[in-house]
Amino acid sequence: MNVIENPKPSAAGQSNPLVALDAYGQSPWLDFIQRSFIAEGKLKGLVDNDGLRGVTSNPSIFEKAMGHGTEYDAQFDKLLGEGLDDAGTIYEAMAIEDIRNGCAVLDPVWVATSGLDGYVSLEVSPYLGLQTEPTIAEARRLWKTVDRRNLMVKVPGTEPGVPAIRTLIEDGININVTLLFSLDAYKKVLEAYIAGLEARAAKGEKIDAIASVASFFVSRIDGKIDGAIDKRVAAGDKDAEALKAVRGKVAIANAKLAYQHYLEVTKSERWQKLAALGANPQRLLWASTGTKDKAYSDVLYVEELIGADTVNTMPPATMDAFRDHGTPRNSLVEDVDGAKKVLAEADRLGLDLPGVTATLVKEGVKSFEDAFDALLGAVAAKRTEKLGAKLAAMSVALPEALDKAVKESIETWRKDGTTRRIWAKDASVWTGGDEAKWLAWLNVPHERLAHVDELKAFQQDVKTGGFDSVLLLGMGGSSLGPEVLAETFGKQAGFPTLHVLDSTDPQQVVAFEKKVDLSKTLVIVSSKSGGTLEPNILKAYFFDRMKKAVGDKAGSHFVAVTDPGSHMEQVAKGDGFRKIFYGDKQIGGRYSVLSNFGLVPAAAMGLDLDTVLGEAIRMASSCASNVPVGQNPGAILGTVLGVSANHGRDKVTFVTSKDIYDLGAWLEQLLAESTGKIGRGLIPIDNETLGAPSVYGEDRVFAAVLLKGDSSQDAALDALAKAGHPVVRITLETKEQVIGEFFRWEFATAVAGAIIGIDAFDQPDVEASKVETRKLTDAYNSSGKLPAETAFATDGAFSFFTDEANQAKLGGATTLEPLLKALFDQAKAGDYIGLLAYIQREPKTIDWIEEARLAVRDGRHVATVAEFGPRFLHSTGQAYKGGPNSGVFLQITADDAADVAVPGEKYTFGVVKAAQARGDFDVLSERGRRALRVHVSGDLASGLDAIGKAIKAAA
Ligand SMILES: O=C(CO)[C@@H](O)[C@H](O)[C@H](O)[C@H](O)COP(=O)(O)O
Ligand SMILES: O=C[C@H](O)COP(=O)(O)O
Repeated sequence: MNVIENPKPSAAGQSNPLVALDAYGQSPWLDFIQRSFIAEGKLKGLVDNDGLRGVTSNPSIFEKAMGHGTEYDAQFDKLLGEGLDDAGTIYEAMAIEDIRNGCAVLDPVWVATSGLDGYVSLEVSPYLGLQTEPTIAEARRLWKTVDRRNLMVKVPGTEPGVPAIRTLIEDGININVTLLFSLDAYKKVLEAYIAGLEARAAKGEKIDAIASVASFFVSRIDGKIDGAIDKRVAAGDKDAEALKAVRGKVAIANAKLAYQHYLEVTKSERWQKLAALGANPQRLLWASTGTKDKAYSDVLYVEELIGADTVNTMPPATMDAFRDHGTPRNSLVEDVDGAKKVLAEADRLGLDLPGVTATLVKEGVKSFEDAFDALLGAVAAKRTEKLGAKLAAMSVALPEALDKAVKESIETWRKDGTTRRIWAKDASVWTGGDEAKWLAWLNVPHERLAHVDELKAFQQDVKTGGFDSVLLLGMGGSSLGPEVLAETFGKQAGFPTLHVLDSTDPQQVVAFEKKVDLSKTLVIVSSKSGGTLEPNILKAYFFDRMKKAVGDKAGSHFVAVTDPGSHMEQVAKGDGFRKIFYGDKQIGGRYSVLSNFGLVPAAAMGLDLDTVLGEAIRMASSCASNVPVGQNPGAILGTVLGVSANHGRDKVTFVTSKDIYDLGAWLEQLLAESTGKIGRGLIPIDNETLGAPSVYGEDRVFAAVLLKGDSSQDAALDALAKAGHPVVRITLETKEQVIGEFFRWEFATAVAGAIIGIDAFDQPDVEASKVETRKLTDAYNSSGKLPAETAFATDGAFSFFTDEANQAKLGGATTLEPLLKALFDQAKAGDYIGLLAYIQREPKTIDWIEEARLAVRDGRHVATVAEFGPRFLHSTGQAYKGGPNSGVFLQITADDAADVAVPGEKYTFGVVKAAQARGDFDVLSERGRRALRVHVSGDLASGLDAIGKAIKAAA
């Protein structure tokens, strides 16, 4: 260490003040990086002509470089082509290329100065939330990835940054400590540097090739202090003159004292020991040295901060100014007492330097986060633009108040980095419960891609296995995704047709059996828990039939998809299933479509698995952690839905193109089961043909997912938007983009759930009706019959059931139409009416229920749901029981024309279905829901006809 009192003789006569700095022991670095600047040789020009010895970058600098213009486009296109697909990854690859190019230009300086200078700095992500361990991991990762000896990794010198710095120095990584404003913080950082070197030396490792700088920010301090001075002076402060006397002096005084600390420490015996081992001192680097106040010299923060073993990183304009008219002198050690007096005076005047520096750290962190948001937002927007038709487009039209609230929510989420917290599996985004255990769906597309070969082998096996049908047995999350695939993509050439059975209705079971030739059928039994009643009894039934069809080869016609360790796994092993695929226990059923629960049927029906996973990954990348919320298509959708719900618009009305109509069935489960609980949530309205704006209340939000070229709904949607209803339109270029929608809507649901304030991953009320059903089937097994029940009225073929409280609300009516009228009369604006039919789901009954629900909607101007049991119990049933108490339900049950035995059980499918309907009704009553059950005896078709007429009349 050698403090220079006078410049080296070589500086005499030096006409370039930048070059002259060397004589004072100061290295000029450039606080700027840009691709063209390097490519056009301008950086090299500075090195050659101005004695430039290093480069610093930060998120704001990269934002200016990459956030605008087209100079990064060529690499952008290349990266997109390679599939490096999310905004954060793209940014990093582009930044690293610049940093490496900068390193190449500066490497000769590194060699010439024996590693003292020649560094290029790259900052760790400002999104690390100032946490020690993630910062260490990120710095190590960047060091390894950039892989240049003259890289400096920038780490904030904040409280959590200090231990990270110590560790990273011990690792042997070059560190630029950034965001230093206060002397105290600087002291801790220098201590961490020394401790890191000592720890490394103690391990016997070399410490002579490690470089570090401590970036002390200057001008921002004057910016704050001067601002406070100006305010007080303007307000006629009694100390006005004294205040004016320290204006523009505090930052430099602060820096001078930091330098004094540096000199003291480097003189110390402790340091000398390290120096003897070849350690380089951690030089002070003056950052934020561009003059902001035009009243001051444009080279103020260069001329006043010149001293031995220091660096000044200058923005280009400051560098140009200093080259032009700077006058170097050994200023840093001048009038140190004067500097102390300035700080003492600032203290006496109450200018609160410690408070100012603390605020500056927070603001500094925040402004780099904001810059990063702007940068990644620009990268994400460009990515969307470049992907064009490869991504489904979304547009949102909102009424004014909602639009404002949505924008506010997006800005709050941006500031809080909440989408990053989702990816970081932070349960406090929701209720702080066990949500973190249910978030593996976020990474499942990438995770499955890594194992796609197993799925491809299975696909080949099915193709050559002599099957013409695949019959999937499952409920809710285990069946609705596969059903969307079957309905949307249909039969694929060379592969069997996929059928999905999710009912205990005996007629429906038999109808499915008739649809297929079992000897040419592969049965997929799909149950995450492996304990769900329906897939278990359906498996028992079809296994029994299969044995009859193919004898002891039955097992080879069965495949299981289930979570590891489940009852179904044991069954599958015991029965010699052809294959067992496993789910992920950290993914709930309704979020499982992109796991094996969707991919196994996709493989079996012959969908191209690379396309399926590619679509999923592209959307997952659009919603990635580094994408700011305002550019994240899932988060935007979720915000619209969540904020709408909180504004009373909780009926999400789906509009889909005919060819992808079944997506609604999957969406229903996702939204209802995820959000409909503790009296809150979204009520999905599927299949309710669009009507004129006048039939809708203020409780709707419309979500259209349409195939490009389908303009059939445009006029109706335009009219709704014009009438002030929120309308979201998603346009798919291809049917395959339905796969991407799975991920978008999962992410949206997680976001909406957070905004609504619920745990988006449990389903407490589905469990409740399973318990009630189990009680009834157990009772049947022990007594041979279901517990008796008494109708409160009968009317021909119809018997009516409800609880006392509900009966009291029916005004004494005892016949069909008056009862329906009394039931419907209970629905107020904002309520919805549900038709819940435990009958065979087939084209005729679907038409029947749709006609009936439209009559109700148009007559009562309320939202309607029309569902088949027991299918909806594993889907929307959660929200009907646990969501807002705004549903009015008509449950329809019927005698079964013929029943079917369940092998190995006393009960039949008919008994199970009856028990499910009763269990469901019991829970609805117990939750205080308005509900009536009508049971049809005898011929179902004529019973439904009569109910349909009565509904129309009562509506
Ligand atoms: O930290 C370093 C150098 O290590 C710099 O890149 C530093 O971030 C910049 O000098 C400052 O952010 C610029 O500050 P300002 O001129 O915007 O106040
Ligand atoms: O949505 C899930 C259904 O309740 C079925 O559950 P499972 O896959 O565990 O059989």
